[in-house]
Amino acid sequence: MKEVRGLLVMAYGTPYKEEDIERYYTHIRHGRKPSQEHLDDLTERYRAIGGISPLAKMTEAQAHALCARLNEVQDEVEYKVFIGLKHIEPFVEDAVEAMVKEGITEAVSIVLAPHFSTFSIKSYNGRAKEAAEKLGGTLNITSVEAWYDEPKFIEFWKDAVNGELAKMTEEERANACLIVSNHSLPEKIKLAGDPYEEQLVETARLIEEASDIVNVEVGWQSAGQTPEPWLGPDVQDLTKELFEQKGYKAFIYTPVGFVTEHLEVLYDNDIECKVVCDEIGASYYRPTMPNTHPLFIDAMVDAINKKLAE
Ligand SMILES: CC1=C(CCC(=O)O)c2cc3nc(cc4[nH]c(cc5[nH]c(cc1n2)c(C)c5CCC(=O)O)c(CCC(=O)O)c4C)C(CCC(=O)O)=C3C
Ligand SMILES: [Fe+2]
Repeated sequence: MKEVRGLLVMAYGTPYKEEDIERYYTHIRHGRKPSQEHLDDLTERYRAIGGISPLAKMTEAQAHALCARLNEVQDEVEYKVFIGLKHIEPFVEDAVEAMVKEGITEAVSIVLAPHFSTFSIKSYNGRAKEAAEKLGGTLNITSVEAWYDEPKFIEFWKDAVNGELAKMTEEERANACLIVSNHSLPEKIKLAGDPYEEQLVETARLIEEASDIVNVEVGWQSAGQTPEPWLGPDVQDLTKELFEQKGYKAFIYTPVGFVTEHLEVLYDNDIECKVVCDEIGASYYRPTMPNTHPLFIDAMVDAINKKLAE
């Protein structure tokens, strides 16, 4: 019998139904309940994208596609998938507990977010390892740290960008700008040498090099509403500024720090950035997110295999 290796796929998590929003938001806020105003605002945003987010279903689809592919490309071990979420059940800790209960002693973990930050990937992997230790240390977890430069990930986005260029009129194509973005984080992460910003810049550079787009900019989106400074420029401000300075007629948005059409993409890009484009009279383009695209799944397979070969 083949050895069973755990595949721990971690992601942010999303409310499963409207009643879950409050406890989910409270978890994001480290246990502090949001004000009614903030809760209403978030509820309205979920309603604006159709009530709930497609994220829960897509995280499952991605995890299962990744596991199936890992089992297809090798036959030394049998991967078994476990989903662990950051802010709602099944939590990261629940997934680790399930693996330990099944007697699994070796697991590999990957976060469904390509760029490393102490706020994101490090915290997911830290929670997983801590949970494994608390449960007796019988489970060893090897963690993929970042995969923003995986060749197949870049190839996915290259095809996506070229696909949008192909939809444009001649005039748009000659005056098009690509905005490559990720979720903003407090600027203070940079003090501790966090590579998050550099990794996004590098993703943008690789897409620029591979694709046919000429004008490429880096932006940040979905920043929190706190007084401290967050990484910028914000994608909406950047769009206006670029329009004023360069007169672009079309903008392509690739929120490459995300992997699914979820709240930040469907609201912050497809509604908020689209409004800005409509105001200035430029065309809005946003390619389909990676979801379960084979190139994207294979990019994660490659990242896992490289990590295991280290
Ligand atoms: C780095 C990062 C990623 C990418 C990496 C990763 O994926 O891990 C990410 C993804 C996501 N963030 C998500 C949702 C939310 N994040 C929030 C708030 C925050 N995110 C933060 C960071 C990140 N977030 C931070 C520093 C805050 C402020 C917290 C505070 O207050 O201290 C809030 C609160 C309200 C608001 O601010 O909008 C919500 C609802 C969803 C699910 C969407 C859906 O349901 O479709 C996803 C994929
Ligand atoms: Fe978030």
